[in-house]
Amino acid sequence: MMQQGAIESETVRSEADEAPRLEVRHLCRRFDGRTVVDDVSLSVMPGQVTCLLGPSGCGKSTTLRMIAGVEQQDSGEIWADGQMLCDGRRTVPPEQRRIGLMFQDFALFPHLSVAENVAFGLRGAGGAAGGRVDELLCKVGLPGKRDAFPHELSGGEQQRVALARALAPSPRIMLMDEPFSGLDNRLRDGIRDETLALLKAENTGVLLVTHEPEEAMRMADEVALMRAGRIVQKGAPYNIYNAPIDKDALAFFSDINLIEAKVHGALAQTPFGEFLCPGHADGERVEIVIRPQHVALDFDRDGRGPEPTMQHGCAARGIVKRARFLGTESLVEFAMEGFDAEFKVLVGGVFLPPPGQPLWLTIPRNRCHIFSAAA
Ligand SMILES: Nc1ncnc2c1ncn2[C@@H]1O[C@H](COP(=O)(O)OP(=O)(O)OP(=O)(O)O)[C@@H](O)[C@H]1O
Repeated sequence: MMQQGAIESETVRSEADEAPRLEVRHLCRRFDGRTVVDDVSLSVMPGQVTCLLGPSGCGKSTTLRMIAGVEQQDSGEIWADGQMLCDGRRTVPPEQRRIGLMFQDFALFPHLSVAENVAFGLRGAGGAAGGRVDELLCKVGLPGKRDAFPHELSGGEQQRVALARALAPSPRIMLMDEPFSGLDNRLRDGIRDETLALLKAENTGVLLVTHEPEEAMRMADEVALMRAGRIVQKGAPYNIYNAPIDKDALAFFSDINLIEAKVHGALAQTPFGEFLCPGHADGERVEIVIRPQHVALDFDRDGRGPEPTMQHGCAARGIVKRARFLGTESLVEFAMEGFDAEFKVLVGGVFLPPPGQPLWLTIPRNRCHIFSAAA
């Protein structure tokens, strides 16, 4: 059983100024003998956004709940600004953690006005509350709505009130669990960017949970990719996207095309020519993976395709199965000739070849990823 109470002085680190806003070390949680959060470590610096990204059920919300203090870990430590919040024996109660929460279901109090909703987090602040409420309503762009009630506001406006309410007590850390998924697409981008700008201006450390790669790429300074309770890769969005740790990490961000091959003398022979496979042993099976937007297309010239090149290898012929316009690009699906594979190719703009048309596909070598095939 953990002891609730004040943090003892020896748990306050002297180098607090340089400390991350939030630091989680080796956090674990089991339910009914099943580990759902498995040795999770991450940190969030002041004014930075870390995104916990992963599929449904991988343990993101449980991690957030432990940091908020509403769920207790089985082991591991949680620190904020160099102060121990919980180490499995001692724990700071949720209301003393100075952690703000924003969830998809942001539930404003329907019987309270906008100003009263925002002031809710400031109870006990006395006369200072009024000034802070007005300041926050200005910051979120709703100065004229202080006396309105939630049902008189649009979804986007309600979201801004929820943000003002969460910011009211000046949390050092903001935990956000899919906070924008209830908003329609057009509203969402604007509100996301405004929210981030505000949180950064307040130097708040943000831990955002999402299962949407686009949201993580758009918002995060750092992405922590989570799978089955574990963080499998951490890094800047650009690095996570371009240097995925394995095929599943790559596939989490986009559709993929896959070629299986065996390595001989550091080379894998495929219908697209040879691929150099440095670091893979002789006889090892590999998976060569390429995203649909990186496959190059060329026209059929009486049964012939483009000449092989060093950068693109050989072309392989595919027969169009289906082509769809997606808005800014077109998705063309192929059945490959001569080997059992289907390929997807994304082409910018409108490109809608009819089913049955042959086209030649090539794979730029600098765009593909080579992984050991799963055993
Ligand atoms: N109180 C609980 N008792 C038992 N199992 C739980 C409890 N809370 C969560 N779980 C299980 O732990 C796993 C992780 O759940 P969690 O809500 O953390 O996942 P998530 O990644 O946030 O998913 P989602 O994106 O769908 O919200 C799930 O299998 C869930 O069923």
